[in-house]
Amino acid sequence: MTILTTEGLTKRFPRVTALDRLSVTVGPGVTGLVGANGAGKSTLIKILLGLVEPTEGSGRVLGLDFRTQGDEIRRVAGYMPEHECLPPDISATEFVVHMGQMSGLPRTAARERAADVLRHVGLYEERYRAIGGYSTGMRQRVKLAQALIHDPKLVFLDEPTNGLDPKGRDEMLALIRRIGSEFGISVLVTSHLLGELERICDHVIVIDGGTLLRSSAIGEFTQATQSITVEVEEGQEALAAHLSGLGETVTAHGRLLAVHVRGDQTFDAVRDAVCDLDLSLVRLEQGRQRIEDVFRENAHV
Ligand SMILES: Nc1ncnc2c1ncn2[C@@H]1O[C@H](COP(=O)(O)OP(=O)(O)OP(=O)(O)O)[C@@H](O)[C@H]1O
Repeated sequence: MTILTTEGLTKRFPRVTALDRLSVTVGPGVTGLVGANGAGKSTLIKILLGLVEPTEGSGRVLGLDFRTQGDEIRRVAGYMPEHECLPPDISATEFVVHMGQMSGLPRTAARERAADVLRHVGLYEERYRAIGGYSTGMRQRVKLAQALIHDPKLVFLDEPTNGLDPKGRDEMLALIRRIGSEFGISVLVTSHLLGELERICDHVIVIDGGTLLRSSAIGEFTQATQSITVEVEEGQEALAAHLSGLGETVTAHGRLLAVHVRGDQTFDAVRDAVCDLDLSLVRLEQGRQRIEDVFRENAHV
């Protein structure tokens, strides 16, 4: 089943090409859209919602043509925009009810739904307080709630973890996973960090400069992350040389060493090398593929 597709999608602004012949297909579940700032993520979402016209190319969202059926798409899809867009003087309930009515729900139904979605996003207790007094995490939850108010089949979440502290980020990611798994809503979520999306996504699409770098099931990304990151206080070069001498593949990234994992013996080799060389170990952790690594890999292709 296909949730959305684009075919040769291009968006040129006067000074920059935000999307360059982008062809992607997204299936059900949670899909991550990853790219550095300016990669074209927000522009893609706005085109998919029928809010921005593409220069060239075509595509469909839930079977609807985004060039001509934006209204219908917005009826069945929710949108959590990246930037702050909340009125400070009214409560979360008032705002979310209003957004529900804007989506065509009668007032009573909108009130009931608003109570439900605010409970789901963890804002039930605070729902009558003015949004202006909310923390960043709470404001992100209000934005998420309004995206869900009309019971959409699909939601677009643009950088939902922006500005959140680590705890807030974890909670937001768990919430997004639940939207996908418990409520059966398909999710397209953007981030500039592949690492945080790989925890919650079924599929990841990586774009750079408006072009597709990679589109794969999450398992294929994590397979590629078989490396451990090692940091020592001093003696990094000696450690790298020692491990290379043992046949390990070591790459230096500034103060960090990435060691390719061949098997359990790699962990033993690092531990023994640190001990033999009498070094102070600061960090030894399972490597996580970063978006730069994906870029670097593709540069070699
Ligand atoms: N309305 C616009 N007019 C001119 N240029 C634009 C407009 N919207 C976006 N751009 C440019 O298009 C490129 C892609 O922007 P876009 O916002 O889609 O990227 P992004 O991946 O969402 O990054 P970010 O997370 O920083 O928003 C950028 O160079 C941006 O400056």
